[in-house]
Amino acid sequence: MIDLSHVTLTFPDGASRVTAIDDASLRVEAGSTAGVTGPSGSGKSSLLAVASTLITPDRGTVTIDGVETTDLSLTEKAELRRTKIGLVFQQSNLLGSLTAYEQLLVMNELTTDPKRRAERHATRERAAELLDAVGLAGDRDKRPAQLSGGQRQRVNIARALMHRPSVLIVDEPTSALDQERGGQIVDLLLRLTEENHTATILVTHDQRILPRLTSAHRMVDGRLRALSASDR
Ligand SMILES: Nc1ncnc2c1ncn2[C@@H]1O[C@H](COP(=O)(O)OP(=O)(O)OP(=O)(O)O)[C@@H](O)[C@H]1O
Repeated sequence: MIDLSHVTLTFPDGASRVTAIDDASLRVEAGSTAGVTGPSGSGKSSLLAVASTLITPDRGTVTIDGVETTDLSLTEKAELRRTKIGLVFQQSNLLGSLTAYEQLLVMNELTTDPKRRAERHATRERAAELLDAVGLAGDRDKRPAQLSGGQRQRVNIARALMHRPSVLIVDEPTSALDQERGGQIVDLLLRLTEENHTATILVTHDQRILPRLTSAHRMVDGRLRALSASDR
């Protein structure tokens, strides 16, 4: 579960400040998906940055699984992100030299934490299971250049779920895809959200996606408003 309550975020803008998020509240339960749409510059990316604890808001709280995060130290926030938050960005940021399977393992292989190194076997099983769940079991040894845009996005999604996050933050997952492949990625995200009990926040410009989500919200000038079923 993630609960953003009365969040306000401003950035310096010359002598004054620009308000990127203006008193926004959003609660997403485990297993459900909240969509956020809105014009360019309305504050959607800022909202995702606050929800993922990468930016601390000026005011308001961000509670993840019952833990209020805005007062945590930088180290505590980094640990929270490592254990609780999965990120999927619009641009695939896969490493060119690694296979799909290796992309999922790399974080765990790099760690010096002995406990996590000891979990290698379980990590490999989890990676295989997730590649199967995203429909890439037969493509696990392919590198990004050998995969289509939709397949690369599937690897991104699988990688974001490796550490069993309770919150999944997804930024424009279908923007680089045609309508059919975009629809398949949305289907996949909805199914994985249910199966993995994540609280998923999805930013999208694609209005067609909104009716399929648990809730939909529109951001305008930093203000977030819930859309009724008839508004979607
Ligand atoms: N690091 C920053 N420094 C200063 N101003 C910023 C910064 N990040 C965002 N802003 C401003 O905050 C406002 C919201 O920007 P944000 O990127 O969150 O919007 P957005 O809805 O995600 O836009 P887009 O759909 O184009 O990605 C804009 O006025 C933007 O110029």
